[in-house]
This record gives sequence, C-alpha cells and structure tokens, in this order.
Amino acid sequence: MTVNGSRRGPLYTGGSVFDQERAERAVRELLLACGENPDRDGLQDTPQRVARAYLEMFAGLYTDPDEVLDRTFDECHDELVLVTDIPMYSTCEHHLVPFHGTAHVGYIPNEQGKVTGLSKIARLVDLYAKRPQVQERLTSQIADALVRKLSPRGVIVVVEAEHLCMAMRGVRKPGARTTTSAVRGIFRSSATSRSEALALINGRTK
Ligand SMILES: Nc1nc2c(ncn2[C@@H]2O[C@H](COP(=O)(O)OP(=O)(O)OP(=O)(O)O)[C@@H](O)[C@H]2O)c(=O)[nH]1
Ligand SMILES: [Zn+2]
Repeated sequence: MTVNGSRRGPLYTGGSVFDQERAERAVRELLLACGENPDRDGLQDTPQRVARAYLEMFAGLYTDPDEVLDRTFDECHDELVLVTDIPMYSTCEHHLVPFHGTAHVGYIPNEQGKVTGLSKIARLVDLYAKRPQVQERLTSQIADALVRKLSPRGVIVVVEAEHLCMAMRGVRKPGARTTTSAVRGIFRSSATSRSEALALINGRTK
C-alpha cells in the first residue's frame, strides 16, 4: 500500500484518498449523534483509533490489484492449483460491520503454464476483502483479477462467510453462513472440472 506517511491531511494513494482528519471528525460526530461524550476519558483517542482502523480495513482501496499479480512465471504446470482455507475479513458495505470466513481459490494455468506465487493469491483475497464489500462482488473480483493477469484455462473461487450484520443485529442469526462461488473458463463450461474442484474444496472444509 502506498500512503503518505503523515498522520495529518489526506493520504494520496493512486485512485482513492484516505483523509485521516475527516475520518476522525466523522467518528467524533457519530459518537455525539449516539449521545456519547467523545471528550470523556475512555473516548478521547477513539476517533483517531477508529480512523486508523478504517484505513487498515479499507486498505484494498489504495492498492492496484493488478500490481499484486505482477510477478508471474512460467512453470509448465497446466493442471489445477488450489489454495484453500484462506482466512478472510471484510466489511459489509450496507452496515459497515465485519463479515468473515474463508476463501478457496483455484485455477488451471494456460498452455504456457503461467502461474503466480501462492502468497499472491492470499494477498489478492485480502486486497478485495479490505474494501466496503458484498460477498458476491468480492468473490467475482478475485476470479476476474486472476483471469486478467494469468489468462488461465479456468478459475474457481468459493467464499464462505458469516455476516455480523445478520448475527449481532437485524435478523440475529449467529452461525448462519453464506457461500458464494465464481467460476470462469473451463470451470464454467465443464461440469466435470467444476465438480472435481468443488469436491477438493469440500473435502478440505468438512
Ligand atoms: N447479497 C448480499 N446481501 C448482503 C451482504 N451483506 C449484507 N447483506 C444484506 O443487505 C441487506 C440490506 O437490507 P436493507 O433492508 O437495506 O437493510 P436493513 O433494514 O438493515 O436489513 P436487515 O439486515 O434485514 O435488518 C440485508 O438483507 C443484509 O443481510 C452481502 O454480502 N451480499
Ligand atoms: Zn450488512
């Protein structure tokens, strides 16, 4: 993430901008709106802390996803590469509370065997998770970035998550889990390839 190191003033980061001072003012205002006293002992540093936390939680707004996958190499491997159980923490864009779970990401490289470092796949999940999100878009964005950068024969992404907006408020169903998938290329066109990958993913998550 490229950020202007100064804690004061806007942080320019390519596409989006994080304005620390503005975020602090907004948190203070929210506390006042909730009937709290932001000047009492325990809350004095809260606006600053919350602003910093949001910078971290939305870090993915300030990094170009294509940079994450810039390093690719040809490995003459044209069969499935599957990374499962990648921990994922994101923020529901409707309520700004967390949803969290795991992501499973697989792809079949193209004829040149173009692959990327395994950690880059987890970095990609992190990058898209660290934005105001909905689970469906998060899942598709991960798949589409891999298609863009690796031109693979196929991509499959499965995300399983619990939404705290459904657990701690609203409908109050703690433990309810949502599964989303995005399939591209051969995983979309071939039911056999898709079910083989899904069997591996399900086998890992039982
Ligand atoms: N499809 C989808 N819906 C989500 C996601 N995260 C939260 N939601 C839903 O977004 C909806 C927002 O609904 P609204 O009726 O506008 O908001 P609300 O009155 O707070 O809704 P309740 O949560 O039912 O109290 C809720 O049904 C949430 O469960 C997500 O990642 N994907
Ligand atoms: Zn929500």
